[in-house]
Amino acid sequence: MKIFSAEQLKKADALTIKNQNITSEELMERAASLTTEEIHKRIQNAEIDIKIFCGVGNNGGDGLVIARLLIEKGYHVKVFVVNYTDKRSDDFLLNYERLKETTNDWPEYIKDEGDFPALSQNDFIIDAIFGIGLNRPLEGWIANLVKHINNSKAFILAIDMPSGLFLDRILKKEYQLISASFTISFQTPKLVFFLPQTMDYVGDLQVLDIGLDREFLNSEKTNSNLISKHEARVLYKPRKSNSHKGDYGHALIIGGSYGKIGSMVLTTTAALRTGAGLVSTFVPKCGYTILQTALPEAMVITDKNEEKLTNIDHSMDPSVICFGMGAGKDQMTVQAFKKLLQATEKPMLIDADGLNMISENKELLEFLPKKSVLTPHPKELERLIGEWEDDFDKLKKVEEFTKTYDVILVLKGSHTFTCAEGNIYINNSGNPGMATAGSGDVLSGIITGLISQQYEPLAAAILGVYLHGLSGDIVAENKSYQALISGDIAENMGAAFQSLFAD
Ligand SMILES: NC(=O)C1=CN([C@@H]2O[C@H](COP(=O)(O)OP(=O)(O)OC[C@H]3O[C@@H](n4cnc5c(N)ncnc54)[C@H](OP(=O)(O)O)[C@@H]3O)[C@@H](O)[C@H]2O)[C@H](O)CC1
Ligand SMILES: [K+]
Repeated sequence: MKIFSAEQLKKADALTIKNQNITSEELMERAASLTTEEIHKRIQNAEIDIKIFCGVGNNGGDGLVIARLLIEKGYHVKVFVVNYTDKRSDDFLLNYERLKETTNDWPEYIKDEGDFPALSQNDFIIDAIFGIGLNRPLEGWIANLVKHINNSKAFILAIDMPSGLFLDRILKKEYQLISASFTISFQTPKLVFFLPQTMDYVGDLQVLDIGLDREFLNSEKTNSNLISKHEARVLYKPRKSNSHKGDYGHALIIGGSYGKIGSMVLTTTAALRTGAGLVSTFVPKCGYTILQTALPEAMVITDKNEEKLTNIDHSMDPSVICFGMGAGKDQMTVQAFKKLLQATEKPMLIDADGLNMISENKELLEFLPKKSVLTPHPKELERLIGEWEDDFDKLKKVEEFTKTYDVILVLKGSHTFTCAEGNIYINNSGNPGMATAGSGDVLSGIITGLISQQYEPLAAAILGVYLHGLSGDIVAENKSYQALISGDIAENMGAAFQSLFAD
């Protein structure tokens, strides 16, 4: 799903009104009634106090329509107008009049701290103060009102987005913004909903299709995309019935050191479970028996050294090479890695200690094969690209890096971002149970397994990240977040492939 900027959404809004021959007020009514239906579905006529805070722009207008429709359904609703200016949008004014025709309990005005209503933990609060029109940080009594709402500990539903959140920048900590429990957003999600610094303010997210102009949505270019099942499915390549293992490539997985051979077992299992035709694993000698015992399907090649990689001597022509998991950073291993990079032209996948070796020996960067996939977690990324001011600055630096070295960066996190060629693909599968030892090793194996089957590296990264999360979701459903271990993710790849096409 495309992720649009505020400007693009406003354009979509205007085009919809023109092309569908409707008024802006009708579009607001549509968005707000769909939202009301979602609220009604969830709260089922509950006898709770619903307190709606409405700004005086169109986000506030949405709030007024939701208030009217909820009152018509018999809910207890109290509306507060957050009077941050004397200007009002037309649709706010119109819906203000309509609300007054629906109820005798007229909205209360908030103009300063003295007007703040008492709030209870049991209230259901709807935040319709600011939406995509926010253009400066919240200050003075408005900021204090937001603090007051957050402090209530009530359930907070944000309309379109939490008030105070910007779409294109991140504010310093001292500025206030609504910390929502749930956000219902119109038409497309917003990039900030997925950034580590801002995602916690959004709570659970639902995106409502409010029927904005299809043609515009389809043709308008964006560089951020959310990858859910629909987008992942499109990348999948079915297997031909008339095929043999040679069609699915030969993956070479290199890494491991004394005490860290487990990582090689995980990566190798994942590559096999993802469908690589053949997998050879290159490890220090101490890994030989472990791998041969754990995975009879894999072939094993060993270094001359017992405990670490010192010379990656293989006589294969692999379809893809995956390097780094559990490898350590011994100087001999760095030299072996350098020789490997110099001798390899096909895209590689580099993870873990492979990335750390590059960070500590930046001259290795120039040998990186084009379109290689690098899979850093936040600390590894920082070592690679340097510190960043905030998440937007990080994305800018990531873009520069991917363009300079023509590589694909997979930024692992609760929403993993795959970045290449100026585009960002935000993953929407996975769960907190996957924050566990070895989860990254499995991801490396999955992406390697896909590249081995001739997926383009970028497609392999996007689909691999999605399948990794999907498999983790399937495991968590049966085992809980806590009990999920990385081997489960690899073992459940079969269920993940099946689920990709199950509705
Ligand atoms: N296409 C859609 O998705 C639809 C969106 N709808 C809803 O409309 C809002 C956007 O409404 P808009 O009126 O453009 O903007 P806001 O309601 O967010 O803000 C209103 C004005 O508030 C002023 N402002 C901005 N920041 C501050 C601040 N920090 N303090 C005080 N005032 C502020 C600003 O006006 P100024 O003239 O003062 O600059 C804003 O214009 C969208 O989010 C949806 O909820 C439609 O209902 C349906 C279609
Ligand atoms: K809002």
